[in-house]
Amino acid sequence: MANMTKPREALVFPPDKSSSIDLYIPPSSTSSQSTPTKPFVTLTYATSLDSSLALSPGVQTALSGPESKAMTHHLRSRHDAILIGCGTAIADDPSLNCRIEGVGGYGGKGLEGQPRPIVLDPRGRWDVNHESKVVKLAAEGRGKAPWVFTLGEVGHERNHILEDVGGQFVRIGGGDVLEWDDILRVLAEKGLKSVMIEGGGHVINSLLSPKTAHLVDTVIITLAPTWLGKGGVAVIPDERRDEQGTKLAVGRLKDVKWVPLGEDVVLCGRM
Ligand SMILES: NC(=O)c1ccc[n+]([C@@H]2O[C@H](COP(=O)([O-])OP(=O)(O)OC[C@H]3O[C@@H](n4cnc5c(N)ncnc54)[C@H](O)[C@@H]3O)[C@@H](O)[C@H]2O)c1
Ligand SMILES: Nc1nc(=O)c(N)c(NC[C@H](O)[C@H](O)[C@H](O)COP(=O)(O)O)[nH]1
Repeated sequence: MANMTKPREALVFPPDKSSSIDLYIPPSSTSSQSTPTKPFVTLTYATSLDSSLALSPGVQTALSGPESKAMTHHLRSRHDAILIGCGTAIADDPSLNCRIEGVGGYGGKGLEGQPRPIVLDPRGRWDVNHESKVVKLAAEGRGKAPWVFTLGEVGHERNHILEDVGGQFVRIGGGDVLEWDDILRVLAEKGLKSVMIEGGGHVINSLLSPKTAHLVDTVIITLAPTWLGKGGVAVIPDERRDEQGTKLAVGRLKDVKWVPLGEDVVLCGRM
């Protein structure tokens, strides 16, 4: 009876595939490839051939095939935190846990290998409640409870919902927006040494803007063999210009590797 030893939902990512990908992620959650003020930042998402993350804003769209989905969960097992914007939290009601065989809740002890979910929600748009998947999983011991980064106060009820399962609202910054320097500094102060940033469109485009793209250490992108068409959630960061006004590339990856995974291909590179 295989199900007695291996939880039904657990995913497996084969070691021969992980050896290529692992060159681009922190070797373990306790290792330090980071400065004390910034965690190691992996930007990772799945895109279509026309650079879209989803068919339309607010629509969850499966792009990754089973092999690259397992790869994403392998990445989740190897980062201290996983970060998304509230647009994704609202659209997807994501689990934000790791379902690789052997991590805590999926055959392993405690919450070993489970990343801390971070949701950027400056104005409290995400109605996190007892039915939110990430809250239910935390209550069941199959994932960590989320930390929600905000600019202002939130109601007592939502505070209790998160605190009851070990999460919290974290008020950061004094301005009108959550700045990447502040977000990453707070993660480092809280002892998180690595973070994978999954999206969605606003989060990725703002991080890849010319002023903050240097904060990214590595990029791991799943390219799915499909076109989503106009009106999608596109990855297209702000343009960069030199002092004369001439347009330049925003950035180009170094040390690039393409890893085929099923029908998808995974692009790994360093900023
Ligand atoms: N294919 C993928 O890998 C993937 C990954 C994630 C999300 N998605 C899809 O993307 C869509 C959601 O994307 P989106 O762009 O609407 O929302 P998003 O997830 O990027 O969230 C945007 C919100 O985050 C908040 N935010 C806080 N700090 C920010 C900062 N520094 N920069 C930018 N935003 C900040 C803002 O309130 C903003 O409105 C959904 O359809 C989801 O299914 C796809
Ligand atoms: N790698 C990847 N491939 C996809 O095809 C896709 N749609 C996402 N989307 C990322 C986004 O962060 C989603 O919200 C989570 O992937 C939800 O997944 P979970 O419920 O946490 O497993 N990511």
